[in-house]
Amino acid sequence: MFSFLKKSTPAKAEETVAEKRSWIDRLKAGLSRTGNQLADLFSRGGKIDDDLYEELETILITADVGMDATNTLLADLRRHVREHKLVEAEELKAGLAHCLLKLLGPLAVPLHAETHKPFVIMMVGVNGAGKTTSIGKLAKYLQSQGLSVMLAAGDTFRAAAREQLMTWGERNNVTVIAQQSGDAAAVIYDAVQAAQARKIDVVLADTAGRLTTQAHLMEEIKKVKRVIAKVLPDAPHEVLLVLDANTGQNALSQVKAFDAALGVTGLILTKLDGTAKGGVIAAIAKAHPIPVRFIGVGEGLDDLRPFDAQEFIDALLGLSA
Ligand SMILES: Nc1nc2c(ncn2[C@@H]2O[C@H](COP(=O)(O)OP(=O)(O)OP(=O)(O)O)[C@@H](O)[C@H]2O)c(=O)[nH]1
Repeated sequence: MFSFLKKSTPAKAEETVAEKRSWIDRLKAGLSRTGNQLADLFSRGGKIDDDLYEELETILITADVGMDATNTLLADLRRHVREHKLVEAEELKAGLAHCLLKLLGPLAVPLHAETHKPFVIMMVGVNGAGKTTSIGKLAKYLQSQGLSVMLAAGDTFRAAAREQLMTWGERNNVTVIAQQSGDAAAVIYDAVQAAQARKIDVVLADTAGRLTTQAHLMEEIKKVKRVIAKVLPDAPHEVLLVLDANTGQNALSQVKAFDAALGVTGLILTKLDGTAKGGVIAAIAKAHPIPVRFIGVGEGLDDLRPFDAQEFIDALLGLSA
């Protein structure tokens, strides 16, 4: 085993107005594909009628919201329109924001990593979803909350993954526990023990990407989870599934399969800065709700934040200032 780098230096960070602005702008830009379609629809003028609902239905479905959540949203919206006696197409925007908040609001449950020490977070997901990158960003975020962090290089399949994690460790000035060879369970086991000994607050454990159809790899990750519990009985305290927002409806199958195998406690939705349509979050809220702990809008250290449903909806609908 070798560990890398020094102690983390916790410090509460204050966010500047400019940082907040830049985050919202990136989120808005990422969601602009869907946002522009909705803006066109609502600003066209005219009355609320069946044609308008039909066009809205098409936009929601093409935005990865899926049939089920689209039906729920539209039924709720129709009820809202009746109750509030809305007439003009432009009034529908605030109505949709209201219904989206009802659907997405319950997903916005923040992660509380201070409830155990060390608090062990196991990152899982398909290949390339953004696990390792999210660990880097999460390390920075947790440090900004005053918590000390240690990383475990549990992705022992991909040769470059360990080096990638080392680089993130270096950037964040945190220790990375890794092994030249060996299995993920052993690396993470060592990391949890080291964190206990060094009184570290949070262990972020990387794991190799895998498809949910690869039965032997799904068995392997279940074993990793069991082994973690051997060193610390109630660990891992959080199983975070990382989802690439661009995978659309397929993200929902990933949620179901990883949850069945591991008991997923939280989600990270990455790459919302790309061509993501954003609607999959509504599909998850309807079909298989699990808290969305964080969303990612880029590859930089500051590009990950706790999920805020209101902020997300405002960015999507162009309601933010
Ligand atoms: N644009 C953008 N790119 C991202 C984001 N998060 C991750 N990426 C990029 O996605 C690619 C894959 O990220 P990794 O962190 O290596 O993914 P992984 O899940 O660890 O991959 P495996 O180890 O192969 O399973 C990298 O090029 C990242 O820079 C994001 O929020 N936005």
